[in-house]
Amino acid sequence: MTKKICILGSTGSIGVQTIDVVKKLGIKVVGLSAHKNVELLIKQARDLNPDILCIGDEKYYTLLKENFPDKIVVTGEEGLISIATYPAADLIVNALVGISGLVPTIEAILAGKKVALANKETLVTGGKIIKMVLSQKQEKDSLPILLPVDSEHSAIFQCLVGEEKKNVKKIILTASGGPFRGKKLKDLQNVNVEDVLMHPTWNMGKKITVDSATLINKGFEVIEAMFFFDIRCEDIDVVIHPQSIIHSMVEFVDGSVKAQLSYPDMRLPIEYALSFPERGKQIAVPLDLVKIKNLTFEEPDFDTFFLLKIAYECAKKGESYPVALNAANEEAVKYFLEGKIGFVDIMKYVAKIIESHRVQKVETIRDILEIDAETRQKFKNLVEGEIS
Ligand SMILES: NC(=O)C1=CN([C@@H]2O[C@H](COP(=O)(O)OP(=O)(O)OC[C@H]3O[C@@H](n4cnc5c(N)ncnc54)[C@H](OP(=O)(O)O)[C@@H]3O)[C@@H](O)[C@H]2O)C=CC1
Ligand SMILES: CC(=O)[C@@H](O)[C@H](O)COP(=O)(O)O
Ligand SMILES: [Mn+2]
Repeated sequence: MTKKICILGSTGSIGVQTIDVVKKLGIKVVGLSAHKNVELLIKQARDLNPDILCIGDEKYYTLLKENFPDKIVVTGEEGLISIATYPAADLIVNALVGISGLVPTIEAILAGKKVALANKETLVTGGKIIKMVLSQKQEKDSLPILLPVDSEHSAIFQCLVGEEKKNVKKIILTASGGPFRGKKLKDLQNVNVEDVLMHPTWNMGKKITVDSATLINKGFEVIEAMFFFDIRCEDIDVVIHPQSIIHSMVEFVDGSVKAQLSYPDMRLPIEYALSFPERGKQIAVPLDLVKIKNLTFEEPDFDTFFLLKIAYECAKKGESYPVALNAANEEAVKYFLEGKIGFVDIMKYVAKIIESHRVQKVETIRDILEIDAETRQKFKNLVEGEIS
């Protein structure tokens, strides 16, 4: 089992649940990072006594250093890399949100760390580069460097233990359907931030909760699965499963289907990643199928939740398309949460950006960051032009 870890994004939903898990497993936390929530970071540092702390926003550096004069305190993007590559850590939990997670993941792998990856935007934007970096670092027949935390990918990873890649026919990603399952576009015109943040089964950070409502989260997860499991998007299906008990499935060439089930509780996939290749303790509540009674399934509504369809198209086209999709979506969610655009506008503007996107080759991290910046600028020009 991993002995010493750093948590990037320790103040977020995954970060806080990771701390709960590591306390129960007796894992030592040597590094923590937050972006703005310095109060919670200070509390966590008092509780866990790590060696190194990072606060993303430089304006909180002095406050943090005053509280911990004897610790290593770092800030900004470089500070985040110091935590991702901190020599005493064997494993890094990447619980950052958005493209901010990409470079720390790459640096951690290059520094020889294992990475428990919750930050799906890493693989959406940088899947091709991560694959290249892993091919240099991953030794044949040794345990995987990159471990999934996203619940669906953890489920698939668990279903694939002991299986040969040639026997996998397809992956079936389950989706809750979000708060607007069964609704049509006309019903969504006036929904507000509160409605959108009312996820039916999971309690998560705001950005991913909005993504679940548009179903682009599932589109991102298709791309994430392509890179995690080296599979084409044509061989990944999405099925709506409103109870979020089956976290995903794998169908094999003989027609057999394996699934992983549990109540929706992210502590289980976090624990699995931190304990792998062992199993952890019983942290999550045991499943009672008799009480649950019904597990149901539906086809996704690709017409209403058209970003899922667009995400599949971007997944197929590859190169700069997923980068642009992510950048446009990050901006759209930000504008929505700031009350500047409506919920349907998220989908409409992201679709417009992708419609006008011209493919560019992605060979380096720099290419990704440039496409990301260009797309965000394009998004701002488009939306500011229309709302002013
Ligand atoms: N929450 C969940 O249940 C699940 C989440 N995921 C994925 O895990 C990742 C984390 O999600 P979640 O925990 O919900 O997100 P949260 O928004 O709750 O937490 C994000 C964390 O990252 C920090 N952060 C935010 N912006 C930056 C930045 N620009 N630079 C550095 N640090 C930053 C935040 O710091 P601060 O608090 O100081 O702002 C916080 O610690 C996402 O990629 C999400 O898609 C996947 C499956 C389930
Ligand atoms: C918990 C988790 O892994 C999320 O990504 C979850 O899947 C979101 O729910 P949706 O299925 O509604 O997107
Ligand atoms: Mn998920």
